[in-house]
Amino acid sequence: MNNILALASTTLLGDRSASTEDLERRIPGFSMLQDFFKRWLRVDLTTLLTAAALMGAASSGAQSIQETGSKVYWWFVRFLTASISIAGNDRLNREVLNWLGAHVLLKKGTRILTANSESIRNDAWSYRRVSQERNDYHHEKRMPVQYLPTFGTTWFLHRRNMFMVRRILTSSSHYNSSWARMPDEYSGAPEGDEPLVIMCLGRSVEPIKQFLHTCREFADKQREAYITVRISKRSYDETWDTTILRPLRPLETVHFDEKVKEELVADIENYLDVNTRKFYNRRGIPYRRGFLMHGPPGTGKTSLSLALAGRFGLELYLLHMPSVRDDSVLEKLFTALPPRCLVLLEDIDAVGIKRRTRRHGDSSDDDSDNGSDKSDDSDDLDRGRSSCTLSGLLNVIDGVASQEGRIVLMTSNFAEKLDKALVRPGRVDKMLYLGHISPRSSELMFLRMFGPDADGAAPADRSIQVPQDELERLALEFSKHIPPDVFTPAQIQGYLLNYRDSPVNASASVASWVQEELKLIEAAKEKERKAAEAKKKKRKERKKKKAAKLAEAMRDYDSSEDLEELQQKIRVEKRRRRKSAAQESAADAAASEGGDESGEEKKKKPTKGRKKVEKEESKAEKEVENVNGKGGPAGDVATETPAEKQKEDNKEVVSEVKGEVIVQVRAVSEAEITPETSPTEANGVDVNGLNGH
Ligand SMILES: Nc1ncnc2c1ncn2[C@@H]1O[C@H](COP(=O)(O)OP(=O)(O)OP(=O)(O)O)[C@@H](O)[C@H]1O
Repeated sequence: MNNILALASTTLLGDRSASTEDLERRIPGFSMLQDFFKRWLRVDLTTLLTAAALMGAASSGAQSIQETGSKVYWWFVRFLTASISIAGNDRLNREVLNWLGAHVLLKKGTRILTANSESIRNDAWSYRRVSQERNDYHHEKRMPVQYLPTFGTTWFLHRRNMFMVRRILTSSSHYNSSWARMPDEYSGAPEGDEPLVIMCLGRSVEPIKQFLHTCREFADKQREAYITVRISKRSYDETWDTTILRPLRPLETVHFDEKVKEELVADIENYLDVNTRKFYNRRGIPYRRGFLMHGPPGTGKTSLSLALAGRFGLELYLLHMPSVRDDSVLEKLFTALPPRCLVLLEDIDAVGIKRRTRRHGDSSDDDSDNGSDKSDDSDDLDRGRSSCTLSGLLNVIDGVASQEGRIVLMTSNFAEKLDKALVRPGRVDKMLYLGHISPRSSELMFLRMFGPDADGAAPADRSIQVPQDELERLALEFSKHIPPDVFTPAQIQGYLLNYRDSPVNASASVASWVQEELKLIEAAKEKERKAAEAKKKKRKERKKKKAAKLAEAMRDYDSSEDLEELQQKIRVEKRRRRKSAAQESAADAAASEGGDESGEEKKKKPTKGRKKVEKEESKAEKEVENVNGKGGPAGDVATETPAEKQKEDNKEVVSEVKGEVIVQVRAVSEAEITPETSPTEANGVDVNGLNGH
């Protein structure tokens, strides 16, 4: 380089021959090369080298200027600015960027930005959208584009202070920035997890703290009109991965008993009070609150939850229980909950509870004569059932590891089917019944539908701008036709929506609509009644067949040896069932059900397994008992012939497990069951009461 620079200076001074000689001396063979270039390429090599030397000198000069500049810059930053850094995954990071987007970039007309719309994952395995805030209110098909600061520094003035916000490049957002020494903002794009450093002129961080406060207030204002609903959509990692913004729903728009509503609001207000938390903590009471909202579909359970989230400014974490894969997923999701939030568990009756009811009721399902045929309902039971177990659910609600400070809202259409362990105080502190609509609520709904908006603005559609007193008269008229406790609020809302642009027509047509609906309800009831009767009949026939089969089997037991054999079989079967039930109850005990019960209490309580054994045992015994016509007319008939009289004496008393139940087993003679006569009639078996329940 030095050679070339010397050459450049000689050339610049105009002494070309001297420079060529000099170069020949420094670079042997230079004159030959120069001749070659001159003859064949018509280029003067000396001039070419001189130009290159000058460019190199300029570039190294620029580099050293840049180095000096950056030293000065860092000296300036270190001694004359204060700074606060914010991690990429902190919510504050996003709030600062949003503030900059709205207040700096737009106003200053910044030329270098980054644009965000909706992230997609485009690998071969999954092509899906990932967590984004979607503005459902506007029902946009496309996410709006948001412009934010890109890498590098954004300068701005805030309250007369000079600020600089640097968005720092991370390895994930770094693509090819070294290529051609391109600045980062031209060769990569932020992915959202870049740290921020906020600097301000001066030696105090106070102005930065104030600036951060401003950013948070701005974010709160933006959120005010919305409720943040978080749900878990991804099946492969159990996180609250999706955020939905729902427009705020005022509590006044959910119609049910006003007194109950007031009490509910007061209850939650009281619970969220700082003093209540202290009270709970000092007394060692777990700081949790649970509510169960139950009632028919379309009565406002979900709407009330959303309204409560908005009323108390809490985020709503929503879990649709039938969609939760298993206990471990449920646990992971609960572990990821923040301490202060609302958790909405929808359709809680889908959690293993139905399965339990059915298992426990196995012995009686077929035999209960209460009009319901549970065995025929098995399809219904299977449909929509969650794979979560009751103990898994109880564990996350109030197990040792469960978070304190949150409010759990549960909804169910079948509260009567819920396990008592779930609805006991501490897990469910209050039960709210949301039922069919009253005339007064339907009047309020009418006024809400056609009245001015909550902010006082008149409806946009001029055709529905009816004077307030006229509207009130129409609403009253409308409500007079709504019979109490017949329709759900959702039905009334659906009807009113059909007349969205005409309150007059809505009021005028309600009478005929109600008549139509009542007819439909009546027809549905009739259909249901017939279906229930058909089921009952089917069940009776099934029982008859079962009884006949048993009687058939009993014909072979006509001697005391056979009876002994039968008893032996019963004993073996009992032992087998007891063993499997013991294993089951051991598994149940491991779960957290009754986590706060003392060990003594647990011992005293009959285990689920033992209960099951007892039920099954008594079922088996009663079947035998009935088939043998214990004390029944068939028994008397059998003693009438002398041949059977002897056999009738083959009465055995079978000791029941732990001596609790004693079953008499009697031999049945062949004469009692003849092919001509129905076996059940011959034995006097009461088919309806086969299992005695
Ligand atoms: N009490 C109510 N007050 C006002 N609107 C209601 C009420 N109940 C239901 N609605 C309206 O009916 C629709 C359905 O309500 P929602 O989903 O809250 O009922 P739900 O009881 O949760 O039903 P499901 O048990 O089927 O989940 C909503 O559009 C809601 O606005």
